[in-house]
Amino acid sequence: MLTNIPGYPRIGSQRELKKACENYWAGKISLERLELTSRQLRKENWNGLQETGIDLIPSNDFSWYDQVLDMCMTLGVIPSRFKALQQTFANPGCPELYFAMARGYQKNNFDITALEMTKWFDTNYHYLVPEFESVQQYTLHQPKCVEEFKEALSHGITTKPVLIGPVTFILCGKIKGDDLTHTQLLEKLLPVYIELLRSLQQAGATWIQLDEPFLVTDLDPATRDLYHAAYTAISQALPALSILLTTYFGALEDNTTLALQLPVQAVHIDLVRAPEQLDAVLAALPADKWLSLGVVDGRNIWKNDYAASVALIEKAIQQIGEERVLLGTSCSLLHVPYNLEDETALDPEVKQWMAFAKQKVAEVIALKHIIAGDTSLLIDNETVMNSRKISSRIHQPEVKARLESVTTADTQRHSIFPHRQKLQQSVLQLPLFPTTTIGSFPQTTEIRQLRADLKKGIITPETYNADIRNAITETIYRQESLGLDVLVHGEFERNDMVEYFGEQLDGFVFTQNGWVQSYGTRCVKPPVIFGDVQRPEPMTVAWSRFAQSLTSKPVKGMLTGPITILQWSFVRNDQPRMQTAMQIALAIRDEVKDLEDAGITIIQVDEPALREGLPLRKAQRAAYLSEAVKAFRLAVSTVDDSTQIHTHMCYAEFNDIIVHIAAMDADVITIETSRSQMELLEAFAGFKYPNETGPGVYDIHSPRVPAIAEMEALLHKAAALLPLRNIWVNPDCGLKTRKWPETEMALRNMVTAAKNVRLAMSN
Ligand SMILES: CN1c2c(nc(N)[nH]c2=O)NC[C@@H]1CNc1ccc(C(=O)N[C@@H](CCC(=O)N[C@@H](CCC(=O)N[C@@H](CCC(=O)O)C(=O)O)C(=O)O)C(=O)O)cc1
Ligand SMILES: N[C@@H](CCS)C(=O)O
Ligand SMILES: [Zn+2]
Repeated sequence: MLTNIPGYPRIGSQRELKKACENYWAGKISLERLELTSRQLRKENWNGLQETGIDLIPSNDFSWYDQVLDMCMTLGVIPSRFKALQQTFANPGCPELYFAMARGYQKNNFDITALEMTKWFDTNYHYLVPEFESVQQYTLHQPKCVEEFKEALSHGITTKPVLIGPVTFILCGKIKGDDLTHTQLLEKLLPVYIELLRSLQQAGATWIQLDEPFLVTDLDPATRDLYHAAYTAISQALPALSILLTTYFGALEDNTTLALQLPVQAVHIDLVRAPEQLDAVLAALPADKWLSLGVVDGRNIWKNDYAASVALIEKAIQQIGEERVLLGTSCSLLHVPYNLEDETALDPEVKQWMAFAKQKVAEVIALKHIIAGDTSLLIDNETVMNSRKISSRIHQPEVKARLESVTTADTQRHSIFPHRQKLQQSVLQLPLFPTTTIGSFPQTTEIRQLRADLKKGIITPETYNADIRNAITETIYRQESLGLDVLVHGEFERNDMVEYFGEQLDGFVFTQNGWVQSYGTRCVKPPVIFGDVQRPEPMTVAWSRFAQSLTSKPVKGMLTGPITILQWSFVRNDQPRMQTAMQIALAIRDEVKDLEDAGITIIQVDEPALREGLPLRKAQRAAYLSEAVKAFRLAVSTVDDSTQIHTHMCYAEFNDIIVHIAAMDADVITIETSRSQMELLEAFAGFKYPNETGPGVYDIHSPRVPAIAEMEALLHKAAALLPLRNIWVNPDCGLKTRKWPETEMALRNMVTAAKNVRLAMSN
C-alpha cells in the first residue's frame, strides 16, 4: 500500500515565501534571493515528506502566487493585453510578466489590469482565472513542473508532479469572446499538455497527479465528452505513464463511472467529505485500476479518527487487495497550517485534538502501520477521540437552549423594506448616489507593528488603544475631507475580519502561527471553533461609539456575519455546521443590538463567504441557502426599522443565488462588480432586486487608481438598470491591502464621479 500526499503548504512554516515575494516586489531583494528562498522551501518540504516515509511526494505544488496562474504560464495562456509587456520581458526566466498577470501592471507607461481572481471551489483560497482567447497559440512556455521535478531529483527524491488536469483547467477559466468552444479549446491545449507530460516522463517521472476536482460537480454531457477526449488522447500518447486522477471536495456520485472508466492508472477520492462514496467506487472500479483513499482531512485541523479510517481502508483492501490501494490526505494540505508543534500557547486540552499538515502526514503513515498490525496507535487515538466526546469545555447547555427557543419572528424585521426605506431616508438624509467604503482602510506597517508590539508586551493596552483611536480619528477626518457620505472607523483594531471576532467569542481558540494562504502572499490565520459559541461581552461597540463621536455623519457599525465566520474558521466536526452558524448568529445578534443601543444608525454585517459556502452539487444548494439566509436574518433582525442594515459580498457570482440574496432582506448590499464591468447588475435588474445596492465601482485588489470617467461610466450603467434612489457608490471591497496615497486618490475620484452623476441625473 503506497502513501500519497496530493499537495503540501508552500508559504513556508514562518511565511518565508510571503516575505520574500513582498520584498522582491518592493525591490528590497534580488530575483536570485527570491529563487534561493523558494528552493530552500521546496527542499524542506520534500525532505520532510521523505523522512516521514511518504511514497508519492508532490512537486510543482509550490508556487510564487497561484498554481492556476502557473499552469497559464506553463501552457502560454497569456491574455493579449499582456502582449507588449511580454515582449518587454521576453526572457522566460523573468517573473515580471507572471507577477503582472497576478497583480496588474501600472508603470513604464503600461496600465494593464490583472487576471480576475476567484475562489477555488468552496475554499478560502483564491486562484487567478485563465483567460482563453481564440487568437492565443499555445506552446510550452515555462515548464516549471519539469524544472522542479529535476530539482527534487537532484536531492535524490523522485517526486510525483502535480498539475491541474486539462478539463478542470478549462472549466476554471473564461473564454473571452464567444468564438471558441470548450472542445476547440481542449484540442488546442491537449498537444501542449501531452508535450509537458512527455517532458516529465523523459525527466524520469513515473507517477503524475492530474487534479480534476470538477469531477465532483454536476457535469453536462459535453463536459463528460471533454473528459473522455482528454484522457484518451493522453493515454494513447503516453501509455507507460501512471496518471493519478485526483478528485476532492466531494463525491463522484453520477460521475463515478465516468471517472473510473478514464484510461488512467489510479483515481483519488475524498473520503472525508464523502465517505459514503466508497462502496459505489469499489463496486465500479475496473480490475486494472488503483484507488487512492483520501482519509485524512486536508481541509480541517482535527486529528484523524483512526478507527473510522481503518474501517474504510480495510473495506477497500478486502475488495481490491492491498497492492491496489493508496492511502493519503483527502486533498492538498495547502488549506491547513504547517505545524502544530509551533503552537506553544494553545489550550492543551483543545490542542490534543488537533493536527496540522506535518501531523497529518504522520497520521497517513500511522494508518499504514495500523493496517500492518500496530494496534497500539489505534488505542492511543481512541483515548484522544473519547476525551473530545466527553469534554465539558465543548457543550454549553445555555447556548443550546437559547438556539432551541429561536422563533420565526426572530428572523424577521418589524416592517417590509419599502416602509423601512422611507423611514431610513428621513433619518439619514443621504443624497442620491450616497458614497461609502466597505469598512477597512489601509492596514499600514505601523498599525500592524502596534499589534505586534502589544503582543510582545513592548507597549501597554492603553498605548495601543490610544494609538488605534488616533488612527480612527485621522481616518474619520480624511473621509470627511474626501466628502464621503457614510463613514467607517477603518477596522484598524482588527488583525483580520474573522480572527478578530473569534478571539472574542467563547468556543473558539486561535493560533499563533496557523497561517494558510488566501491569495498570492496574503495569508489568514483561521480561528478554531471547538465548542458552543457565545459572546461574553460586546466586541466592537466601544470603537464604533468612539468613531461616531467624532463626526455628525453616520459611521457604519462593522461586523462579520455568521456564515463568513463559519467559512473562514476551522469548524468543529462533531455537530452540523449550520448549528454552529446559528450559535454565531446569536452572538452577532447581541452585538447588533448593542451597537444600535449605542446610537449607531447603520450597521454592516459582512457576508463575503456566503457564496463560497455554496455546496458544489446543485441538489444540496437550496437547503444550504435557506439556512444561511436564516442565520443572517437571525443576526440582524433585532433592530428597529429606522436602523439601516448593510451587508457586503465579494468574490462571487451571484446570478444563480439572487433570490436568496434578496431573501436576506438587507437594506443595502454592497457587492463586487467592477472587474466584470457591472455584468452582475443585469441579474439584479432582471430580478428586480427590491432593496438598495452598492455595485463596486473599482477593484481594490490592485494599486491602480481608477479614473473618474471610468467610474462615471459604470454608474451610468447602474443607473440604466436600477432605480436611482437604490444606488450606492463604493469600491468593490475593503481597502486594508492598499496604501494611503492610492486610496485617497481613488476615493477622491470616486466621490467626484458620484457628484458628476448626481448632477447629470438632476438635469
Ligand atoms: C476579505 N478576505 C478575507 C478572507 N479571509 C479572511 N479570514 N479574512 C479576510 O479578510 N478571505 C477572502 C479575502 C482575502 N483577502 C485577504 C486580504 C488581506 C489579507 C492580509 O492582509 N493578510 C495579512 C495578515 C493579516 C493579519 O492577521 N495581520 C496581523 C499581523 C500578522 C503578522 O504578520 N504579524 C507579524 C508581526 C508584525 C510585524 O512585526 O510587522 C508576525 O507575526 O510576524 C495583524 O494585523 O495583527 C498578511 O500579511 O497576509 C488576507 C486576506
Ligand atoms: N469590512 C471588510 C469586508 C471585507 S470582505 C473590509 O472592509 O475589509
Ligand atoms: Zn469584500
